[in-house]
Amino acid sequence: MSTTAEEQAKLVETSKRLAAYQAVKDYLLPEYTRVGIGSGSTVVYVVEAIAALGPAVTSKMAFYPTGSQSEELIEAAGLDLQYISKLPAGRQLDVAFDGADEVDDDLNLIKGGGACLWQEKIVAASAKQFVCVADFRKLSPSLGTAWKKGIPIEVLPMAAPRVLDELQRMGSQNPRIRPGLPGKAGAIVTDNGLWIIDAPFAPLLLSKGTEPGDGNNGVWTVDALADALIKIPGVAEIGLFYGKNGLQVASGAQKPVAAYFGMADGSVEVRTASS
Ligand SMILES: O=C[C@H](O)[C@H](O)[C@H](O)COP(=O)(O)O
Repeated sequence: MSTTAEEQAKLVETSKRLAAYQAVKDYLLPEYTRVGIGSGSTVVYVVEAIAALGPAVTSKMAFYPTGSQSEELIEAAGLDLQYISKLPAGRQLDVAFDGADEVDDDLNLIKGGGACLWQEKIVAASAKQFVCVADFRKLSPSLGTAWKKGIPIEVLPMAAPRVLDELQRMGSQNPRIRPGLPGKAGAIVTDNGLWIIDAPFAPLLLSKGTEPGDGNNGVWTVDALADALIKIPGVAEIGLFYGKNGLQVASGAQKPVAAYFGMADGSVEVRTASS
């Protein structure tokens, strides 16, 4: 049976909400005091689920945003807004929730479709547990399969032409500076005053159990590509969240310990980091 665009959009929203409520139920423990809140349309339901717990649970918690959108979400929900810049050295967030544009079988992520990625990575890496929340469209065997717009890369504007050259040399097909939204002339400007380049690559190989793909034949493993991208002068941060997960390192993990997917049949699929 075919679904209309309107029905599909409704299904997607329902899936996001289901995943968000389940993730909050499983990972937001009442004794927690510091919680990271990511960006995007799925995180809206995370904040909704948290606020629904009521002040008896949330009043002892502080919430740390990943940009201007999540700042507004936290404030609008009447939750205590704090900043990661004020988190004392040596302290971590108990948990951070965030969305993703694509999630592969090793829980590597593409993020930044909404032009937020740098602050998101800092908040995720500051949390003891990073939990990803998404809908069924984001599940993918390898990055670049479902999300075709390219890997979002946050760049210093003056370096953008050189970065584009380098991306092409690395095999990216038609990397582009992301334009501003309708009504904004010129490039999109991030919360950090920088630009975004979207760099499409051929689907990325999982790093685990694979020969290192170094881009020589146009094919990269996630880790090799990420390590190469972050070294390009002018690149501030990349929208690949990769490397070790939160089970393997005490802090600094970019990959989630668990990813929640709202499915089209109304179930929630949970994928957890193995080790
Ligand atoms: O730049 C935006 C962030 O990385 C989002 O978390 C990501 O794009 C997923 O957003 P959404 O939940 O709207 O699909």
